[in-house]
Amino acid sequence: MDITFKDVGYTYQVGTPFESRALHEINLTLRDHAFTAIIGHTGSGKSTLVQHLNALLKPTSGTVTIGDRVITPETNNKNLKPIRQKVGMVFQFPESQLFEETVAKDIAFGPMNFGVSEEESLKRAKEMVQLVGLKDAVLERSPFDLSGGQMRRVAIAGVLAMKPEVLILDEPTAGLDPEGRRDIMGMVQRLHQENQLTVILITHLMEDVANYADQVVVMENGGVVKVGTPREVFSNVQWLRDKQLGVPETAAFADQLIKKGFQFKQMPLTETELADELLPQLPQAGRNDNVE
Ligand SMILES: Nc1ncnc2c1ncn2[C@@H]1O[C@H](COP(=O)(O)OP(=O)(O)OP(=O)(O)O)[C@@H](O)[C@H]1O
Repeated sequence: MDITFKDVGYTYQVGTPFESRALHEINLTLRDHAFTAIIGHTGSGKSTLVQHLNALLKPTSGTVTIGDRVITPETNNKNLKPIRQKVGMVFQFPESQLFEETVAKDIAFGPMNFGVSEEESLKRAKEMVQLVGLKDAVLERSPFDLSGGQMRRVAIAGVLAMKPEVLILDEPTAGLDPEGRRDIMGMVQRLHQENQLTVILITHLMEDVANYADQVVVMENGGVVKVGTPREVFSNVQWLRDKQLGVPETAAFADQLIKKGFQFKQMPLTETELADELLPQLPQAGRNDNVE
């Protein structure tokens, strides 16, 4: 299902001395089945934006259309449960919200809260543990005896157990080591490719954007300043530097080569793309012609 923002604004604590405008004039469509990355500096409005995707926040102006539901400032808070089920949200450090005595009960909690039977919820817990790459044996363990990376997977499994169509992840690899980061992102990619989940990822890791996303939304001061494919967004390295947004390593290297006279048909985003375009431009090195 598509999610569309039309002229959306959001102001916290309207009418109080603490009023603060977090979003303005957002016009944006997050496409069904896409993998969208949202990037931008701290305080640019990323978390506020994604909380509109499952109506945790309602716009203070404009409309957000989630599938066939239109959310306006006047929308009643009742009957939002179906949206919360369809759009799953993994907050930052989701493991801090684990609380049950076993992993199975923790994962089953969400679906049971949404009216799914205990038996079916526990069955889902078993499926979801496998889906996030953990062994069945963890089901009866306390979530608090697991490693940080495992706890995070359990927390994500708890959201997946609601069988959402859209999965929102706010910095899902924060605080993990490189291997843990790769594991989690590999899992997210599988959920997107094999389980057809629409994924919306908030991240400051440009390598992850380059490797996994097919749409990038760049936010600044509560507005959307650019939307495009990773290649479109990362092709303008100078713009990224001016905005202090970080540049994927491969694009940064290619940019140096372009300044030295090398030419690329398109901005390489992976090492393979870089090698494929670079090697024919080198006189001898890298050619395997002389290798027996
Ligand atoms: N509960 C709140 N009350 C008042 N202002 C808030 C609240 N939450 C966020 N803000 C303000 O709204 C703006 C956008 O914040 P938001 O958390 O959406 O940004 P962000 O891009 O997600 O930042 P980060 O990368 O640090 O998570 C900021 O100016 C922030 O101070």
